[in-house]
Amino acid sequence: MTTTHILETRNLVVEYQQHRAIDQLNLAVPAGCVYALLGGNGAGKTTTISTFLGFNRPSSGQVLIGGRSLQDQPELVKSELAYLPENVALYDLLSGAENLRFFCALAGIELGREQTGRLLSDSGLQADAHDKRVGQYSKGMRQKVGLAIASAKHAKAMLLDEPTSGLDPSAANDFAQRIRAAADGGMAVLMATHDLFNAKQVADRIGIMKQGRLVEEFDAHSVQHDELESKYLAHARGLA
Ligand SMILES: Nc1ncnc2c1ncn2[C@@H]1O[C@H](COP(=O)(O)OP(=O)(O)OP(=O)(O)O)[C@@H](O)[C@H]1O
Repeated sequence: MTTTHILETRNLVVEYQQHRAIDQLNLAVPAGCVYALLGGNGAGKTTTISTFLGFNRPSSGQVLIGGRSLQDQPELVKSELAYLPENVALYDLLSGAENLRFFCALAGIELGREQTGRLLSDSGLQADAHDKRVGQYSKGMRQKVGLAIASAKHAKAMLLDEPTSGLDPSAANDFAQRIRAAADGGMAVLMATHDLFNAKQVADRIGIMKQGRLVEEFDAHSVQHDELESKYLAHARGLA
């Protein structure tokens, strides 16, 4: 039986002017999998994510969403993907509930009051915060509204860039559990991160990028944390 990957790149090359940011990248994330993309500054993680989102045009190679070519069907980004950047962009003067309804309406989804509350609660946002202005929210609370938007969209895949940066350990742990639950519900998750602990905690697969290439890939459950750190540092120091 062949697995249909929800997110896939085949021999992907992305260049900024003369600079090759992604170099022959082959990456595949099936449904139900959390894939953590590690790598030092400038390795190409954000470029990978922004190419899935259609912000960069591949110089060569392919980007596939659910087995379909993004180059041929750019509308797949809107219908199939959810994106959570490091800082989720919300309207500070609107409440969490209003933001959720607003962003869903933009995606053509009308939410009732009850459904809005349920989505926010299921994403971990405490009930007494639903109607408070987002300007008063912590970073972790904003992430939860972002998760609720992704969940309401029934996105097949979620792309995350540095999702736990700046979260305290408890909020990061809580967030990791939400991501795990989304994947267990069938989503494919691609997460660029510098947080090795979080990657080990939540991911099924881990890939290490360097200079636009995937230099190592392994099953997250088969490595111990210190082993992961050694592998990461070996690549960072050019010893691997
Ligand atoms: N808009 C751009 N124009 C030109 N070069 C860029 C642009 N964005 C990224 N780059 C270059 O492409 C390479 C990959 O950058 P990218 O931001 O994808 O790396 P990253 O792994 O996400 O790094 P970080 O961990 O620092 O966020 C780097 O050499 C970077 O300088």
